[in-house]
Amino acid sequence: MLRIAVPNKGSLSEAATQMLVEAGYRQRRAARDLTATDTANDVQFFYLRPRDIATYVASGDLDLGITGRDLLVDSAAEAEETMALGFGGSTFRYACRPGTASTVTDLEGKRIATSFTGVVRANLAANGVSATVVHLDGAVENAVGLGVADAVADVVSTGATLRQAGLEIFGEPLMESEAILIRRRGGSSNGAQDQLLRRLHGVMVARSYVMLAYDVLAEDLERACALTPGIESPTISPLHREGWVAVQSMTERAEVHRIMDDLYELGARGILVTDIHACRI
Ligand SMILES: Nc1ncnc2c1ncn2[C@@H]1O[C@H](COP(=O)(O)OP(=O)(O)OP(=O)(O)O)[C@@H](O)[C@H]1O
Ligand SMILES: O=P(O)(O)OC[C@H]1O[C@H](OP(=O)(O)OP(=O)(O)O)[C@H](O)[C@@H]1O
Ligand SMILES: [Mg+2]
Repeated sequence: MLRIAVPNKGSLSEAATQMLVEAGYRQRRAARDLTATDTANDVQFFYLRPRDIATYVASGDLDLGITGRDLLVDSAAEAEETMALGFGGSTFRYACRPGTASTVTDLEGKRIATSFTGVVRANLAANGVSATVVHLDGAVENAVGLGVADAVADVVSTGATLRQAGLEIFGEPLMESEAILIRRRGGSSNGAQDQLLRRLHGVMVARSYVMLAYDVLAEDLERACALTPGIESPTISPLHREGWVAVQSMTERAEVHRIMDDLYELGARGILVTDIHACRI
C-alpha cells in the first residue's frame, strides 16, 4: 500500500486534501482523524504537521508527502521535490523597522528572528553575512517590537501581518515557495507512485485549462487553429451546414476570453467554454 503524508493543519492542509479528493482519493472524514485508508486505490494517508513531513519521507517510512518547498529546504532532510502543486504560494522575506536596513548586508552583527533557521542561515552564509539567528515557533513579527530581534525573516503572503507589526520588507526574497510533492532523495519511483503523480498532474491541468468549442468556416480553419492549437492538436468535425466545421481544443483558462474575442472577430460562432473535471494528458 502506498503511504502518503498530508498536512494536518495550517495554510496547506485544506487545499492539499481538496486536490487529493479531485484526484479521486478518499480523504479523512473529520479534521482530527490521523489517517485515512483508501482501499479502492490501495493508498493510506497520514495527516502530519507540514514541518515534519520531509522527515517522515526522508526516513523512508512514508513514500510521498505534500509540504511547502520552504519547509523542505529548511528541514535539510534527505527528500526531494518531485512536483510543484500550484497552490500555497508564498515568498520568504526579510523585514525590519522602516529605514533600519535595506539589503541583507545591513544584517551584519544583528539578530534575526525566524521559524526557518535553515533557510536564513543558508542565505546569510551565501551573502557572507555574520548574524545571530533567533529561533521562534511563530508570530515572529512581534519579535522586533518586543526587542528580541532587530529584524525578522518570515513567510509573506499578503504582507498584512508585517504591516500590522510596523515592519517593512527589504532586500531580495530568500525564496519563492508553494506546495510540492516530495519523495526520499534518490528513491526509485514505482507504478503506484507514478499513478498518483499522473492523477495530481491531471488535476493541475484540469484546473488551468478549459475545453473550448466553436464553429468556423472551413476556409478560416487554419487561422482559427493557430489561435487554439490545443495541447496535442485540435479536433475538427464536419458540420451539417455546408462549408463549416466544428473545432474542439483545450485552452489555457487565463487566456480564454482574449481567444474567444479573437475567434469571434475571425467569424467563429457558437463559441462555448466548459470546465474540465479530470484528465490524463
Ligand atoms: N499565508 C500563509 N501563511 C503562512 N504560510 C503560508 C501561507 N501561504 C502559504 N503558506 C505556506 O504554508 C506552509 C506553512 O505551513 P504551516 O502549517 O506552518 O502553516 P501556517 O498557516 O503557518 O499554520 P500554523 O498556524 O500551524 O503556523 C509554508 O510552506 C508556507 O510557505
Ligand atoms: O503576509 P500575510 O498574508 O499576512 O501572511 C503571512 C503570515 O502568515 C503566517 O503566520 P501564521 O498565521 O501561520 O502564524 P504563525 O506565525 O504563528 O505561524 C506567516 O508566518 C506570516 O506571519
Ligand atoms: Mg505559521
